[in-house]
Amino acid sequence: MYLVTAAEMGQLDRLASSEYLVPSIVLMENAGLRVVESIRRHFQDRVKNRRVLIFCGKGNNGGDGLVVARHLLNQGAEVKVFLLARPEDLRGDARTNLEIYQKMGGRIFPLLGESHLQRADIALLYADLVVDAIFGTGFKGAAMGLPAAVITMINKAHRDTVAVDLPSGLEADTGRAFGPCIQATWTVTFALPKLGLVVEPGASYTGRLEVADIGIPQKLIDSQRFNLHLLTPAWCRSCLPKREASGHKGLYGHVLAVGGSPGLTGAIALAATAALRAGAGLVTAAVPRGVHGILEMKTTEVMTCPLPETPGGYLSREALDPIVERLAACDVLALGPGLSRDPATVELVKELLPRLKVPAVVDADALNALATDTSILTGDHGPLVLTPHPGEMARLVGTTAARVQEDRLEIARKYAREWQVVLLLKGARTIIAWPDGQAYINPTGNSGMATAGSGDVLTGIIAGLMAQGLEPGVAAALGAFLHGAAGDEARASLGQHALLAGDLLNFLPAVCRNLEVEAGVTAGLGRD
Ligand SMILES: NC(=O)C1=CN([C@@H]2O[C@H](COP(=O)(O)OP(=O)(O)OC[C@H]3O[C@@H](n4cnc5c(N)ncnc54)[C@H](O)[C@@H]3O)[C@@H](O)[C@H]2O)[C@@H](O)CC1
Ligand SMILES: [K+]
Repeated sequence: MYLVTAAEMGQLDRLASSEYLVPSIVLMENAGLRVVESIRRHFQDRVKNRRVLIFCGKGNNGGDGLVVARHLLNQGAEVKVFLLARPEDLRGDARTNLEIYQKMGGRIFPLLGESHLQRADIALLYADLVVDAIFGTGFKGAAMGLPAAVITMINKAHRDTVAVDLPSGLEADTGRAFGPCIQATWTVTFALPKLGLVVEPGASYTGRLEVADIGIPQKLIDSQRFNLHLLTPAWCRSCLPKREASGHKGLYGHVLAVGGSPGLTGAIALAATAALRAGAGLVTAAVPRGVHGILEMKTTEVMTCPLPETPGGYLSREALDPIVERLAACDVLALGPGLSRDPATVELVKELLPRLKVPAVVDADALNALATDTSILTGDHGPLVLTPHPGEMARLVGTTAARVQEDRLEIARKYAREWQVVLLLKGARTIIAWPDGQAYINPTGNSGMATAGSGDVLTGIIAGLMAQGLEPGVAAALGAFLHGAAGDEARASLGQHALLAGDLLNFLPAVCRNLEVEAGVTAGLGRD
C-alpha cells in the first residue's frame, strides 16, 4: 500500500475533482461518513445519547469534523462542536457543512480564547468520545497559542479520542510533532496512509490506524508513481514462497550461514535455525573450528561445518577457500552473526564479498568489516542485502547514529541507490530501501524485540526466504514483516520485558501459518 506525503495526497484530491469530476464536497462527505462508521464500530453500533465532543479547525479537516457532527446528531448522539475559528472564517466545503449542521439545530461553541477553555474542559469530564478535527494535512510547524492549549487540555482529559486523518499537531510528512500533539486512541486516515502516521514518533500519537476509502478513483491512485510503501499482510501473503505438493528439500534452497566466534555461538545458531523456520530446505552453519562442537550441541536440524581459525579462535583468512567451495552448492550466504571484529576475520570478509556468485545477507560484524572499506560496496558486486542497525549504518557512512535516526528514510534510500544494494535499516519501523528507489516501511514489531540475538533471527529469516527464490528486496521486506509479527505474537503471549530472540523462532510458525490461511487483510498494522 502506498504511503504518501501531504502534497501527494493534496494532488490526488485535486485530480479526483479536476480529472474525474468527483466534487470535493463528496470526498468530504465520504471522509466524514467513514469516521462515523468507525465511531459506530467503537460503540458497538450504540451511538444514541453518547456524548461526543468534536473539535474543529477552520480548514477542511474541520469540515470533515462537521460532517461527523451532522451524522452523529442525526443518529441521536449528544454532539457538541467546539470551533477554533469564527464561523465566517470557514470557506468552501467546510463552510457549507457548518451551515448544514447549524440548520439542523446543531450547536457550535466558540473556542477562540482562554475564557472559552473552561467550558470545553468541563465538557471533557463527561465526554464518551473526542473527535479531533483541528488540523489535518494542511498543518505545518508547531501548534502554538490556543490550539496548543486545546490539544494539551484534550490529552490531559484521557478520553477515547479519534483523530480525523491525522492527530492534530503532527506533521504529515515527517511524523514529528514540534509542539503539543493529540494522543489518539485511533486515527481514521483517508484514501492512503500518510508517511507521518507510520514512522515514530507519529505512529505512537496515531494509535490504531484505519485507512478509509473516500471514493478517490482507484484508477487515479494506480496511475501515480509513488515510491514509498507500507508493508501489509495482503502484500506479504502474496509474496510467501509457494510450496509444491511434490516438493523436496532440494527445491527450497540451501543457506550457508557464516559467523560465530568464542562467546558468540548463539548468534549463528539463531540465524541458522531462523533460516530453516523461514522455509529453507537446507542450512549449513560454518563456524571457527573451536566452537564447532558447541554449535553441534545447540542445533539439531542445522548442518554444521568447521572452518580454519586464528590462535584466538576467530575465523581466519584461510577460511576463504573452504567457504567459497561450500558456496558452490548453496543458494545464498548469510554472513555476520557472531563473527567478531578480529582483523583476520575483517580481511576474510573483504576478500569474500567480491568473489560471491550467490546473493548474500550481510549483517553485524560483517557490516563493521565493510565499514573499514566501502569501496567493495561502490564497486561491482552481486546482489546484497545489508541489515544495519542505526549504529552500524552510522559506521558505514561515517556519521553518528543520532544523525541516521533523524533522517532514516532518506539515508536508507540514498545508500541503497548509491551502493545498489537492498538496505534494511533496523529500528522502530524498519525501512527496506531497494536499489531502484522504492522503499517499504514495516509496521510490525515492538520494543520487546530490542534484545540480544533479535537481529540474528532476522538475518536468518531473510536468507531462508532468498534460498526459496525470492528476490532480495522482497525477501528483506517480507522477512522484516514476519520477524516483527513474530515479535508481536511473542509479546501478546509473553509480554515485552522477558521476550528472548529465541522466542521469535517459536512464534514464527504461527505468523507464517496465518499468512498462509488469511485471504487478504485490510491495512492492519499489527497490534497497538
Ligand atoms: N478535497 C480535499 O482536499 C479533501 C480534504 N480532506 C480533509 O482536509 C484536510 C486538509 O485540509 P486543509 O488543507 O484545509 O488543511 P487543514 O484542515 O489540515 O488545516 C489547515 C489550517 O490550519 C492552519 N495551520 C497550518 N499550520 C498551522 C500551525 N502550525 N498553527 C496554526 N494553524 C496552522 C492553516 O493555515 C489552515 O487554516 C485533510 O487532512 C482532510 O481531513 C477531506 O475532506 C477529503 C477531501
Ligand atoms: K485531526
